[in-house]
Amino acid sequence: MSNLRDTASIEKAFQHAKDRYAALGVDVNVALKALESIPVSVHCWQGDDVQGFEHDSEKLGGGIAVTGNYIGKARSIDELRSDLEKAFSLLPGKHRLNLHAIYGEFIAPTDRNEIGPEHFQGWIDWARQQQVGLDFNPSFFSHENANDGFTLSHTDAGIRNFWVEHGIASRQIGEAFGAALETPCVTNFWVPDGFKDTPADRRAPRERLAASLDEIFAQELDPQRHLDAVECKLFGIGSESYVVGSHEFYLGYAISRNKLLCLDAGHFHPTEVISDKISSVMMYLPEILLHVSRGVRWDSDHVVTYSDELQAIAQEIVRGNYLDRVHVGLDFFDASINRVAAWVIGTQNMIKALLTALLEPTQQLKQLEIEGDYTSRLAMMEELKSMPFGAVWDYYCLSSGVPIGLEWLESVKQYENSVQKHRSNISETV
Ligand SMILES: C[C@H](O)[C@H](O)[C@@H](O)C(=O)CO
Ligand SMILES: [Mn+2]
Repeated sequence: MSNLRDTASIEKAFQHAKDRYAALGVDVNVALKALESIPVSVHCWQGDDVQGFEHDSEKLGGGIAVTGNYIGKARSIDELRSDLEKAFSLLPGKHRLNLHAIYGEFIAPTDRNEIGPEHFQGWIDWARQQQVGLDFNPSFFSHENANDGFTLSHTDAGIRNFWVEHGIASRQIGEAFGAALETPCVTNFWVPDGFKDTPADRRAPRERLAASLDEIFAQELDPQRHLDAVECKLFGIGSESYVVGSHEFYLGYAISRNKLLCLDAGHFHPTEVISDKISSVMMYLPEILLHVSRGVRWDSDHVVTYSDELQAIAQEIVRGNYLDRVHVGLDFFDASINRVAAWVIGTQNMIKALLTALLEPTQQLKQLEIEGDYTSRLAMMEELKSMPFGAVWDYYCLSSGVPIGLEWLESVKQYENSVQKHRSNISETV
């Protein structure tokens, strides 16, 4: 691996790639400039298997699951920050960190409805120092008030109110992030509410969920500081028959309340893809959030790979000219491999997919389509698959001062040996 960093040959290959793309009418430098300005919101929860750092933290609930027992899970916020710094140091570009409410710095036991910006001041300071923006999520799971599978749509007004207070507190934290870091924080609302078996009443829980959300969102917040998103889902473990916050529910909610819709790649029928939904929902919504994930047979949240669907998601964002209206976030958690490597692999793939999409002669493809020349459209799309994209990626890494090729893996292995291996925990995930 040591001869990978041969600057002269990387530059030579890049020059050749530039010429090849130029022949198709693509300016590689313009693509790289655009890529630099796209932040990917990296989710903190890959680092510790969605456990968080509450005093009495419960087992992971909400119908999501992490499997694997790889060594070195972060056991404290300091360890999580150290792991994140490692991951960010290996990635080209400036990105964001996405936090869940369970990742606050709670000196004393603090229930979810008692959290405030003060519990996240350390994260704000860290983000400022790292020059990353912050996004946020209330945590409506892994809590005794969520153990029967319902939160904001609960029949019990006391429980509903508890979670409404949590939602309001979360928005205040998100707003504090946006104000302090001068970049709007996207606060994403996902609730696990749903029934394992066929419900007798599908309507009432949805009415209760909408009413609770309306209470949470009653206060207008400055969009320069804060944006609300709502995340739909088809099913979870224990909510196989009915999820209150379905796609139709949240699409309607987001449109009628001017919220961002969050499309998670694992939250639909296995043959349904979010790439095909982007251009539809963008007709009715100013902005959306993506949770780029990879479901294997179910919403398994595998590490994002450079799959056809990942490329299609990136293409849709670029082809639709939505770069300033789509917030790209990641959502996966795998405890069977090194967790820092999981972040790097998944985030690199997202960035690579965006780069490939930016290197496409989109106008030409659209023109061929307008002319009805579908033969040339297909030929061109297939030709693009063997263009020297890797040379552009290597150059981007080189000019961003991050490892080239698999150099990053050596660096993670060293980190595992010198840091993660010495963490005594045996992960409690299955
Ligand atoms: C932990 C995340 O917020 C969670 O995964 C949510 O976004 C989701 O996708 C649930 O399936
Ligand atoms: Mn998600």
